[in-house]
Amino acid sequence: MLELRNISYEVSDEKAENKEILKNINLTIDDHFVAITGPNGGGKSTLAKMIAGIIKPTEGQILLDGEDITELGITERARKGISFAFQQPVHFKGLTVKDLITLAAGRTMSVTEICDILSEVGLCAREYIDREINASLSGGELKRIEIAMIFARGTKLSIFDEPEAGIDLWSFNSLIHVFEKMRDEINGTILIISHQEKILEIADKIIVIADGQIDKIGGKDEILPQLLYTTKTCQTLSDKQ
Ligand SMILES: Nc1ncnc2c1ncn2[C@@H]1O[C@H](COP(=O)(O)OP(=O)(O)OP(=O)(O)O)[C@@H](O)[C@H]1O
Repeated sequence: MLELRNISYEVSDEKAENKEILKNINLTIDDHFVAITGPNGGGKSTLAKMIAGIIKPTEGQILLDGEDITELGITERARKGISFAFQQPVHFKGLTVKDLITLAAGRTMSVTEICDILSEVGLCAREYIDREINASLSGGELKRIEIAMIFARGTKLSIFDEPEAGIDLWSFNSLIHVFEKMRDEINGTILIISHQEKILEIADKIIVIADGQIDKIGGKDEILPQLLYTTKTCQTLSDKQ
């Protein structure tokens, strides 16, 4: 269980004026599949980076299963079971898909195990296992490999920041099935930042962040209709102008 207590994050902008990006956030994340959504610039990615340990709060505490992890860096948090999916997996010359998944798992894995994981994310294992991670892989393939890494890691908390970004509609539709599978097969919590209705639809809990604060929080049956209503009303208003 992850707890955020009175979390605030302030930065100095280019005019050296203080800007509060997150404002006194109190949040408990204990559901299995949680989606964070909200308007652009609301503070979602900042919050995800803070949970992963990439940035530290200006005020407040972060607790994982009751332990204060506020001062821990990204590596220590990863050891405690928090994984963060970057937009693109790391590239090192010569590093293959097989190497990357083995590294993520942190143990020796048989070819069959690696193939099973690649199949889970919809990649034909034989074609990919020995491929080098480089620019010859498409955005959708890289994203699936990144998700396969998180599968292999099987951590307490897996964070994805807009996994749909840069993916075509076709690949996106099949990615949804990967996330559904992940929801069914991973034991820990999956935290996804997304603007996509299809991802929100499979969430147990939806958190709406706007202007650095929690605007709404609840089950999808309660929150999704409110979000769709707001979007439709805004669209109708702008159509009339
Ligand atoms: N280091 C920083 N210095 C100044 N401003 C920052 C910094 N980091 C984030 N911001 C600002 O904080 C706000 C929140 O950014 P964040 O990336 O968290 O939003 P978001 O909700 O993820 O947006 P999007 O939906 O567009 O991805 C934005 O206005 C952003 O420009």
